[in-house]
Amino acid sequence: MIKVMISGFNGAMGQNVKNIVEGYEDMKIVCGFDKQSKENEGYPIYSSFDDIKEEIDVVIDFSHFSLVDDLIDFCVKTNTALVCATTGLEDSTNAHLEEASKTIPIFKTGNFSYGISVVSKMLELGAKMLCEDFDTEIIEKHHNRKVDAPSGTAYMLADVIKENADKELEYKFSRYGKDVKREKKDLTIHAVRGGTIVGEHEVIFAGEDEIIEVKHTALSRKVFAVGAVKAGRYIYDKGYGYFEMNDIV
Ligand SMILES: NC(=O)C1=CN([C@@H]2O[C@H](COP(=O)(O)OP(=O)(O)OC[C@H]3O[C@@H](n4cnc5c(N)ncnc54)[C@H](OP(=O)(O)O)[C@@H]3O)[C@@H](O)[C@H]2O)C=CC1
Ligand SMILES: O=C(O)C1=N[C@H](C(=O)O)C[C@H](O)C1
Repeated sequence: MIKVMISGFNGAMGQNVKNIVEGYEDMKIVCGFDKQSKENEGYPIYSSFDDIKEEIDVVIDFSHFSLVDDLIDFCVKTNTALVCATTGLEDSTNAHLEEASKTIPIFKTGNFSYGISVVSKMLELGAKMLCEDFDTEIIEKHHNRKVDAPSGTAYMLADVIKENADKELEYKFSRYGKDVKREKKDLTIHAVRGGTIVGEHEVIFAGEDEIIEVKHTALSRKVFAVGAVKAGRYIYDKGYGYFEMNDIV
């Protein structure tokens, strides 16, 4: 039985992960971690790592960037695998994850949906064949509760495009002003926030007299929760290492 702790248990994604884990016979939730430490639906919820008594095989984290460094320290100390889904991480936290992966299994991605993995592959080709002559822009849309912008996914897709393009690209963020004409090297990311939008990512390659658009829309959070739980099952007994979507898709 794979013993799971859900970090960010009370949040929108934490609750989706709970529903998915509860549907599997070979996994069980042993506890949760959140700002509110009250018991939730029969599970003990902790707000201090020192209080955790349960034995845990894997932590699935959908919380807040400010928590992740402490969570990594907890996982290293207790030799526990970590699936990190939280976005908006500082560079230093990303480096911390890489360092930790020398002793524990770490799985990290900005988007756990199958569809975004496929979009990433499509963009490798798109970037190679289009970026030299076409202007590339990314539009991401999310709900009004989201704290970080641009989204982790938008950065991830931008990185794929930048790595595969035949010319140097430079990230820009939206556009405002009287003298802000687009430059050929711009890879511009726009963030829209509103209502209950689950998550949309659209990449536009705009050329002379033709446009290519690649778009992914998440219609529910289940797609992320399923991917994160799959990642947890994949890494919980791996010993150590850094894993990402290419390892399970
Ligand atoms: N990689 C992926 O596929 C996906 C990643 N995400 C990412 O997951 C994260 C969570 O998203 P979502 O569930 O929508 O957010 P929510 O705000 O709904 O949930 C986050 C939960 O974490 C809690 N929390 C915040 N700060 C702390 C802290 N310091 N210590 C303990 N608990 C804390 C929040 O408590 P409180 O509400 O009291 O602040 C809340 O219960 C985001 O970074 C988001 O971008 C989301 C979807 C997919
Ligand atoms: O905060 C969210 O909701 C989401 N965050 C991730 C991101 O920042 O890319 C993934 C998904 O789009 C939903």
